[in-house]
Amino acid sequence: MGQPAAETSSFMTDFLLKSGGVAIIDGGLATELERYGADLNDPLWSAKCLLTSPHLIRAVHLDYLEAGADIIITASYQATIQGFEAKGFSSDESESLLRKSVEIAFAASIGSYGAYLADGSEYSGNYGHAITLENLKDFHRRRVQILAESGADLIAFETIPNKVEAQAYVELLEEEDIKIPAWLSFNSKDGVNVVSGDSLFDCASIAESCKNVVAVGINCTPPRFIHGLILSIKKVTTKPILIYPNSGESYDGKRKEWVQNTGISDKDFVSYVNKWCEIGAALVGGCCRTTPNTIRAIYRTLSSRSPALSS
Ligand code: MET
Ligand SMILES: [Zn+2]
Repeated sequence: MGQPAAETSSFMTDFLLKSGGVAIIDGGLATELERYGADLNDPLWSAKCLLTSPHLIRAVHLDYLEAGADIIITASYQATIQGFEAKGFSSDESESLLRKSVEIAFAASIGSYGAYLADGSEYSGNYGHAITLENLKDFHRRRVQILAESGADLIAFETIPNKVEAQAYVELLEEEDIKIPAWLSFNSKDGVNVVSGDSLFDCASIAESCKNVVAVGINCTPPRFIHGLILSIKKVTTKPILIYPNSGESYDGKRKEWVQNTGISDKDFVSYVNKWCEIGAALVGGCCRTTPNTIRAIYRTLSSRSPALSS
């Protein structure tokens, strides 16, 4: 028994109305935890803080709320049962760590299989021929079930690099009869396709076909590509479009570091925001290397656009 279709489909529309037309998503979580001094050089990345420093996760979530975010995404991006078990946790312990991410925040993050591999393959989407649709569904199944029943408001499937993983997610939502809404968010490195080279048109169509999906969009992608990507997504979806780009800095996957000074300032980032909303973005925030200052700046620019936001 799923949630009645009408209820799921009005979830995002009602939320957007309450948010004054455009909702604000938080900024980078993992990269902000690093600014707080956390060492995330670990296959669990931000999820390592669920073990070592949940107070830091709480502090970053609070900073984003204070900066004006309406949606806070959990530290479960790279939290997988498989990843926790590889560290020696039992399956019960791993499941409670996943639930803990939602006790701290409310849009439950699911990073891709490539994020679990922790080798940068969420930015290539190249999983090799050995990984099939069924493998991906099995990989994600238990995590999706747990997060869906954890009390989260929404599942945020983030940084999806290819079509097969998008397909795996929508099939899982249906097969597992997931009762909370979800969004699907892809990443691109050329402003045309998703990072694997699969067509954004095909990927967004998969999201469009699923009634549980309440928004579709792009994250962790340089701001300069966003305009064109919104226009492409608009051609295939009637669902609200979400956008939370990274700072535009490039990431050196081999050295596992962001290359300094390759991005844009918060001021430049924000100068794009009104334009993105004019052409159809309904949820806007930031991803890696954006900070509470970025979100505060987005909040200010949107409040001057829509008085309802500042009340
Ligand atoms: N929500 C995640 C974060 O900000 C997304 C990471 S994209 C690589 O840490
Ligand atoms: Zn990111």
